[in-house]
Amino acid sequence: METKRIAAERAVEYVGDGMVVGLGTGSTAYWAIQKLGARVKEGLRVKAIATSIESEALARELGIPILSFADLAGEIDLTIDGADEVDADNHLIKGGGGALLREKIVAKASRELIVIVDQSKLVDRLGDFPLPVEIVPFGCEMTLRHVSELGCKPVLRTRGDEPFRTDNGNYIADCAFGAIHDPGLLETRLNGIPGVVENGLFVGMSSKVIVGCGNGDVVER
Ligand SMILES: O=C[C@H](O)[C@H](O)[C@H](O)COP(=O)(O)O
Repeated sequence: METKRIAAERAVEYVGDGMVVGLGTGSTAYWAIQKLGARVKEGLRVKAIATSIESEALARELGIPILSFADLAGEIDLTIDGADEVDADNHLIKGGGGALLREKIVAKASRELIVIVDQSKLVDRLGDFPLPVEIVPFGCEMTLRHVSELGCKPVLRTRGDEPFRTDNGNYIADCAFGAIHDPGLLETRLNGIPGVVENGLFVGMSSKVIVGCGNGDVVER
């Protein structure tokens, strides 16, 4: 927890007065939202766009003003978000919490994406973490078959006895591809399948990765 927290708090130092900030989702982004809330209480003026219902609720609780895309003129200045894996080129797997679609929309709308992780998320090559793929419920059996033809055995994520539903009402297929040699190509191929809404590969989107280490150091790259 402490390693996630120190990475998150370093990232919030990059937030300046008057910025529009994208708020990530997950246990690391949680600490960034907490820190941002504390800075808002001290007088920092920001507006935020959240990547999940959960993060938006937390931000509102902490008094962070929330903006909708309809009110956004131009770009989000900076988004701070976690990741499930980060490779040597700062490409990412995201979506362990199922928020990947909104996270990618927000990241794409941002001038900068700062990714916050602990050391356990760093890998040489993406793919040990099963890749989350958001799919629409209609025809999902067929969509899963087409996804499997790209070289994995997709597993439909469940919550209790029911399929897990994203904030957008869709399903998540967790796809263990093993080592992913060309993340950009896989990202494009997956998104070319009808029924796939988005996948958790974030290729070339991170501006900076901040890593919280066990000894209390924070590394930026
Ligand atoms: O859908 C969830 C997000 O992509 C998270 O940012 C990612 O799963 C990392 O989460 P955590 O910081 O809890 O490890």
